[in-house]
Amino acid sequence: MSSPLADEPVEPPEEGAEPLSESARAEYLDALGDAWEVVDGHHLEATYEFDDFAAALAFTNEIGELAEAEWHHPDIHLSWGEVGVEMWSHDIDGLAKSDFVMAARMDRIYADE
Ligand SMILES: C[C@H](O)[C@H](O)[C@H]1CNC2=NC(N)=NC(=O)C2=N1
Repeated sequence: MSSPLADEPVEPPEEGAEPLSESARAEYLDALGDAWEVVDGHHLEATYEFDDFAAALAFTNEIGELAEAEWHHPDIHLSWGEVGVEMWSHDIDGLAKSDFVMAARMDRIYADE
């Protein structure tokens, strides 16, 4: 069951927008899967587990295609059986709703593996 956030559009923050407040971050985090946490109030982090390197690489490629399609890019750490993801908005050096939408989209891709 993926988060309804995955159905929202990925929209860049308004010009000059501030990062989300703690309460807004908590509200969106609540709507995400358990894989994610907010680190230092600055970015989202998750680690996805796989049977081997090939499966981790395939997932990495899928979320890379999502990032290119939405023009909103995570940091991705690929290792044997594991993909670490960090997600934040570079333009505001913090979290925006679009980061939580991307996280929900990545959860949906993982759930469909
Ligand atoms: C230069 C490029 O347009 C910018 O980096 C775009 C593309 N990808 C992005 N990805 C993320 N995570 N945040 C951004 O602000 C962002 N902006």
